Amino acid sequence: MTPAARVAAAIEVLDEILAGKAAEQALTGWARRSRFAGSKDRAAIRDHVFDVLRARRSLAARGGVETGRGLMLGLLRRDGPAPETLFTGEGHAPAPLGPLDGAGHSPAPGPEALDIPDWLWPAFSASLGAEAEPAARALQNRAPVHLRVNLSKTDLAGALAALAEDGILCQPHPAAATALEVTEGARRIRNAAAYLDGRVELQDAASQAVVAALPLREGQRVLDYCAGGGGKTLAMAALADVTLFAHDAAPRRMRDLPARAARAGARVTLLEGAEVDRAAPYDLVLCDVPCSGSGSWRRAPEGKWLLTPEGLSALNATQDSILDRAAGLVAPGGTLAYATCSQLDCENGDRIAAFLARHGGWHCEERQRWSVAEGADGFFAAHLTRDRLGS
Ligand SMILES: C[S@@+](CC[C@H](N)C(=O)[O-])C[C@H]1O[C@@H](n2cnc3c(N)ncnc32)[C@H](O)[C@@H]1O
Repeated sequence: MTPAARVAAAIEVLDEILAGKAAEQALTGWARRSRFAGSKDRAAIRDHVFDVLRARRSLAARGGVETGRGLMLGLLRRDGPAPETLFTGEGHAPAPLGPLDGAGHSPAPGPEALDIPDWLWPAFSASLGAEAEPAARALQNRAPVHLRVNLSKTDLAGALAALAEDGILCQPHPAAATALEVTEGARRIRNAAAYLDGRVELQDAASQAVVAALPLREGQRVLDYCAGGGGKTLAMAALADVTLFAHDAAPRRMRDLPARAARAGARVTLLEGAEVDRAAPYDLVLCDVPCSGSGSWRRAPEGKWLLTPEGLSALNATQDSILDRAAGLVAPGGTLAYATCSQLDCENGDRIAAFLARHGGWHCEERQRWSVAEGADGFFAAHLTRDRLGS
């Protein structure tokens, strides 16, 4: 496909997304009906679509209208090449520019230029203070690709050498001792020997830092209460010799976890429903709760535009109820660790304050925030310790 035909395909996919289809679904549907497209075409179209979704608001301003065509026009006006070189109408290129195409304007400083919804900007800026603008700008750009070195199988030097043999170059990332940032060859990772045999896993560096900060001790019983695909479960398994349990309200989300655990050389027991109570108490319960994802919107940018005030309140209620439920599973003296990939106080410190107001006999040992402006996803973690009986 020519660069212009790829732009035309991205316009088609973006129009479907604007009509309500999920981005992944729209991209998969396009690929199915476009068998002529090769893997490089599909990757280029995907990049266009996600580049647009990260900056949908400011690109609509530049493009003059929020349609697939207007958004791609905005992207080309921002990043080049000049739109008229691709909008030629020749072959499979988009139709030439005409009077129906808006002239567009430079996005207004503030939330429009920073691609944050107006309603959210006050909470976003109050939560992040001076870091709000750099964080919003970071969310407009592609996320770096990070790997976690599985220390139960290799060390940093061994992983770097094995990856280099497969043409993947990396450098250590300061957020965590296990973290590497890929500088070249990211598209080769899933076929690399070190990935296939579990010496490295794909995982954001701040996500690794959240796990590295946990008070994990050998011999503990540890529950990952919102395990999802098990990224943090496996990171815990690699750091300490603990008895690990994984649970998720939607057990199908854990379906790949047994295979991933086998590849990583980790032992994890999956628990469904009441099994989680039967195996209690646990020394450490990690609740990596569902959240707005405002620290990882560059990976999943649709979330930025789909979030509503009502949706955020509903998330807060879910976060509170997960903490209340998980608190009952923690042994006296044990830890309830709360984590989000959110940058918003209402999902972070406010939830911890509300928990402490609802529950006596707990104290908050530690809280930490990682800003998306620091080169990894934005995260928050707090460790709540249950007082020992009689203390
Ligand atoms: C942020 S994701 C977890 C990501 C995962 N820890 C990782 O590192 O890959 C949140 C998970 O919480 C689960 N969840 C939602 N509501 C829940 C609930 N009430 N109890 C337990 N898990 C819940 C979701 O199904 C989702 O998989």
